Parts: sequence; structure tokens; C-alpha cells
Amino acid sequence: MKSENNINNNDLNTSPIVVALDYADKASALAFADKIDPRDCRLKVGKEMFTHFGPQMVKDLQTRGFDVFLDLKFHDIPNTTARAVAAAADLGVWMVNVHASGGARMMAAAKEALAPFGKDAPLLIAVTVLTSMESSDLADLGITLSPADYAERLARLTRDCGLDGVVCSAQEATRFKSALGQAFQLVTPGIRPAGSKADDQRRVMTPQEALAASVDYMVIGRPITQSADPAQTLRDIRASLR
Ligand SMILES: O=c1ccn([C@@H]2O[C@H](COP(=O)(O)O)[C@@H](O)[C@H]2O)c(=O)[nH]1
Repeated sequence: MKSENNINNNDLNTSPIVVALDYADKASALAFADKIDPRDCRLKVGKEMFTHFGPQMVKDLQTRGFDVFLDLKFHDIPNTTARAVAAAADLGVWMVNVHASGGARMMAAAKEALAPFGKDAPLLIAVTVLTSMESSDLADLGITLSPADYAERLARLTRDCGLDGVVCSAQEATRFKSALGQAFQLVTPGIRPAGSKADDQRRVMTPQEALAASVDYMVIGRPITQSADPAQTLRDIRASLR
């Protein structure tokens, strides 16, 4: 169910931008939210903010009119994951995610947990290969496939379990749209405007390249939140995509 205060913004919002609200203090996060227009982006609450501030953080953003992607990347046994996904749906979030490497039974259980929510269910997506990972990181785990090949394998499994889409790199978007269908949603972190530093990201693309690759949503954090004027940086990136 939607929370009482959740003003669902889905119908109004045509922006592909999801800002990763990775702040250590709530005041800075809300000050940023107060300076931006919910039509220019959706907001992602991840492990840092949720661990600091809990579900109230999500509600505070929803009351300001934002669709919230709860990025907690659930990865557990099927029962626990399904119950966590249902709890996220109770919060009225727009999108929630699990790790595809939790396997088919886990993803199917998560999907099934959303059935009682009907049309109010959040989008359910699965993380394939983290955008911070490159071939050598996979090799350390005993995975000899390239990041793109392994991500496609996990994305196929995700689609076959009936989820709405995946988190992947924008570098994989053209290939995945063609292999998995246009309707399968691609949510892509690792977005870096030209000239910004990659930080810990490895499989990156600029916002313009990501748009040209037909991603559905591009997740952008530090290039916005750590800029001198985050609200203006968001508006500049949004304008550059029109
Ligand atoms: O594969 C993934 C999955 C999630 N993320 C999250 O996206 C943002 C990216 O932030 P930046 O500051 O733009 O790097 C962050 O919250 C990650 O937890 C990801 O980067 N890659």
C-alpha cells in the first residue's frame, strides 16, 4: 500500500535521472530535496541514509513529492528477502531491489510477495554486476565471464523470474535492450558527466551516452551531491538531456 503521505509522482515525471542521496546528515539531504523539483528526478535512498535515518527518511522525501528508489539490494534466503521486499512496498516506495545472485527462487519469492499490492506494488529490479566491478574483481570470485557476459546471464535469470528490470552498467544497455526486450527496465549507476572523476566506479558512461544507449534510469550520486551547487548541477544535467 502507499503510505498516507506519499504523493505518487510517477505520472508527472519523465526524467530519467535518479539522484543517489548518499549524505551522512539528514539536514543536507533534505535541504537539497527542498531546492529541486520532483519533475527533474527521482531520489534513491541507499544503505547509508536508511541505516542512519530509517523509514522516516523515505517518508520525508515522499511528502515532498518524490518517488523513492529504496536501494537496499536485499540478498538473503527467499523468505527473508520476500518479507523485506513486502516491507518496502508497505512504505510506498517507487522501486526496490534485490541481488540477482541470490538466485531464481529468491527472486521469484520477492516477486510473489508483491502480488497483494497490485498496481501499487513498487518496481522490483535486481542488481547484476555492481558497476564498481571489473573483470579482475570477478576473477577474484572465481567468475571467468566478462562483467557484461555475467551481467547478461544474471539479467536473463531476472527477466525469467518476472522482475521488472535490472541494475547494470550503461555500457551494457544497448546489448541488453536488444537481447532482453525494450520493456525490461535498465537502471544504470556509474554515470559520470564528462570530466568528472570516476571515484570507485569502473564501468562508467556519461549521461548523454547513457541516454543514447536507451537506459531507462540513470543513477547519479557524487557528481551532483558533492558539487558546489547540487541543485544547479542537477538542473544542468537534466537540461543537457533534453
Ligand atoms: O551496481 C551498482 C549498484 C548501485 N550503485 C549505487 O548507485 C550510487 C552511485 O553513486 P555515485 O556517487 O554516482 O557513484 C551509489 O548509491 C551506489 O550504492 C552503484 O553505484 N552501482
